[in-house]
Amino acid sequence: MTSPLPHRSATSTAPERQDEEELHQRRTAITALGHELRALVDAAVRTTAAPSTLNRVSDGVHRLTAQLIGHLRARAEVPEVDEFPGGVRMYSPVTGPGSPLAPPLRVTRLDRGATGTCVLGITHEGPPGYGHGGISAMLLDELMGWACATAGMPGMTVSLQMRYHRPVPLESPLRVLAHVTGTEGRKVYVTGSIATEEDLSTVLVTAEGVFVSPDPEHARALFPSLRSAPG
Ligand SMILES: CCCCCCCC/C=C\CCCCCCCC(=O)SCCNC(=O)CCNC(=O)[C@H](O)C(C)(C)COP(=O)(O)OP(=O)(O)OC[C@H]1O[C@@H](n2cnc3c(N)ncnc32)[C@H](O)[C@@H]1OP(=O)(O)O
Repeated sequence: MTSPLPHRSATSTAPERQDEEELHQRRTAITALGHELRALVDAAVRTTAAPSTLNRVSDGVHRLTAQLIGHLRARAEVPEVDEFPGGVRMYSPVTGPGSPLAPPLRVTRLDRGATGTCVLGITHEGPPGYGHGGISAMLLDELMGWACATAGMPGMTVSLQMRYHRPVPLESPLRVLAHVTGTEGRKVYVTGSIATEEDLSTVLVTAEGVFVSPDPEHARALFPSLRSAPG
């Protein structure tokens, strides 16, 4: 699972335990803030409150934002709470428990594949009452990327072909699936689908993608923080 709160090792030394405790606390706090932000965004796009209320809330949110902007990380820096590549991404717009944009999708790794569950809300609406097609593409793109990683070839999307068979309902548990179907050099071929948990046999959206695992030099150029990674 993409649980942001990993198990603590029973064999770790005292300083390691302290680091793990700190990491656990940070991730717990990030998750709690993400939860509240998602509730705020949901209420903001759903509310019929009067302009005076909206103005008062705007002022309040402005003051809250000011409490955070003194502590911003650099743009391409991998957050300390993350494991990149191929691990926890606390602020991913798809899986990140700290992201107000993320449903968030909860991922389980499979053999050369991955499965994910989530519920889309009104924030993700396209046609009234249904999910936005771009959000479906986002869910599939992400999970298909995870599938590549489980096949030992973490890669970036070079092609993603979507087919929308039926609208995706909001407020309904969804199941997303992705599998690697083949590889050719650094290219990985992946398929994916979305269905509701209630009716797994009715596929709503399918996708076919090609991902490319950048060669090591290219990967270091794209992600400078990989330079300090072991190996
Ligand atoms: C230590 C490794 C680190 C790995 C990094 C992993 C990152 C994953 C991170 C976190 C995982 C969480 C999950 C996330 C999932 C979400 C995924 C996304 O949203 S990714 C964002 C959107 N995608 C881009 O921005 C890519 C933009 N493209 C590029 O930067 C380059 O194309 C790149 C680096 C991917 C490859 O560049 P080249 O120069 O190494 O490779 P060339 O030579 O261009 O192509 C390699 C092969 O792929 C084919 N190819 C290229 N484009 C193709 C296409 N559109 N369709 C089919 N084949 C294509 C080519 O024909 C070539 O094939 P032939 O070797 O000749 O057989």
